[in-house]
Amino acid sequence: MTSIISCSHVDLGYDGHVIVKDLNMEIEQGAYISVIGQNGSGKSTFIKTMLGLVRPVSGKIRRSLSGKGIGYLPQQTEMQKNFPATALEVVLSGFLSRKQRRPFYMRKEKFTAMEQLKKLGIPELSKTCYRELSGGQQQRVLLARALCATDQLLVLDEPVTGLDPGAAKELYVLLKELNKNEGIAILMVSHDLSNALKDADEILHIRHEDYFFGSVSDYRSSEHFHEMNGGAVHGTI
Ligand SMILES: Nc1ncnc2c1ncn2[C@@H]1O[C@H](COP(=O)(O)OP(=O)(O)OP(=O)(O)O)[C@@H](O)[C@H]1O
Repeated sequence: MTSIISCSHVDLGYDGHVIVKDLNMEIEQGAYISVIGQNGSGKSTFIKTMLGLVRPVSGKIRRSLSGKGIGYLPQQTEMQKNFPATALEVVLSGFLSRKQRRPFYMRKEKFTAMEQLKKLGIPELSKTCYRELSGGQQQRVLLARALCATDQLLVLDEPVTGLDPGAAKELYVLLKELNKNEGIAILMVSHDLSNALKDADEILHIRHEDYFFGSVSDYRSSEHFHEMNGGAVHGTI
């Protein structure tokens, strides 16, 4: 398996202050990794460091992305939910970094944006104003946007927050399909342990003092899992 991102003896944190120590892990092509841990343990810090938005305190991160970059679905803010643009315009904004100073989108970009909306089952919403969409539809639009930026790795930070159970399930099914059918690697922060165990191939569990990284079956027999499963957050699985 070819690795897309590898971390070797990485300390994660801010301004010399270490939050996660000596992290060694790989994101391989086609992987599905769920990142779990208590509030404040460092999940978002890990994600931002993988994206290159935060510098590691020490250690080596190697990225081998071919062609396109990483598609990122951040936690949505209230302001973003009220964004006054059509769904298609929001998807097209996934090309902004490559568009640079060009004042228009190219025909190919518009075609690709529509293709992504079709792939996610919502082409008929392309002209609908983003803020009029349901939470689940908005997440699909943001997923289509992220897919414009990558065909290799999708990074998601708690994508089902605020969605009703039905919409959350649909989003999980979509992600699993993208992973299985298109070979897109998924790296997802999740508070949903039962979904993480069901859909992911590997688990990264971050704690203040240490971490677990490995297969779902190894995770099930780890003390990290027993701590999480016995804890009050998720109940018994
Ligand atoms: N920009 C920053 N500068 C300094 N410290 C930060 C910064 N962002 C987060 N932290 C601290 O880093 C620690 C880990 O935060 P992080 O947001 O990564 O946790 P998390 O596991 O994603 O939490 P949650 O589940 O609540 O989203 C926390 O103690 C937080 O206060």
